[in-house]
Amino acid sequence: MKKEMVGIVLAGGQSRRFGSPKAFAERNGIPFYFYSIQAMDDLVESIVLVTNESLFKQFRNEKLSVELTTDHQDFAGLGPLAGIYTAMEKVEAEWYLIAPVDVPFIEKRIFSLLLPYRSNNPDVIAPIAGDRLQPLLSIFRGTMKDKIKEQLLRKELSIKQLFDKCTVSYVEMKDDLLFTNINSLEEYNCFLE
Ligand SMILES: Nc1nc2c(ncn2[C@@H]2O[C@H](COP(=O)(O)OP(=O)(O)OP(=O)(O)O)[C@@H](O)[C@H]2O)c(=O)[nH]1
Repeated sequence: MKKEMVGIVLAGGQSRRFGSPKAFAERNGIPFYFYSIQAMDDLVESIVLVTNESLFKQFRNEKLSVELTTDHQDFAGLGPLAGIYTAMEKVEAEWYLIAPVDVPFIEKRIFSLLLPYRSNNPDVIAPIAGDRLQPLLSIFRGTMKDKIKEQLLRKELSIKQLFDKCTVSYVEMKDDLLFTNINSLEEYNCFLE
């Protein structure tokens, strides 16, 4: 049965810049990926965490109450759009709350501020924080699935390219610290040590 709201945690990246799986890096003793789950947990009916083959076991050992899966075999490793498509294929929903695993200051209020924009009837609701678009911490309508698949089949992996083809409600957010994205150890040391 189609759900109203489902969460997607994107956890299938390679963490090349970080040097080890950044999903499991910690802030205050809690792994990064868990902050993303927590930020959406109260707002959705279920959560799909999409990872890759090499991290799957490690996530399974965490015994999470989320649906754990790996990227759709046709698109494995093709980036965040592959993860979003995979989750949309797994669980049908009207809306998807999406978060990456490398934003350890993420809070529920980001999604709470985005959700009301559903009334504008957009395909996507995406925040702009500190003048930067945050396309991976956003809300997608389920009808985006076919457009994402078309792009993946053409190996067009850019989210911004996808946004050019749909209606996006852009939402300016003041507190850009919440969106702090940790890609490297230098960034980790700067924001978390
Ligand atoms: N499911 C899935 N998630 C992905 C994929 N690529 C990136 N992600 C996730 O998307 C978010 C942003 O990823 P990036 O930081 O751009 O890429 P990364 O591969 O994790 O890191 P780098 O190797 O340093 O570029 C993170 O939460 C990643 O786990 C993918 O192919 N599949």
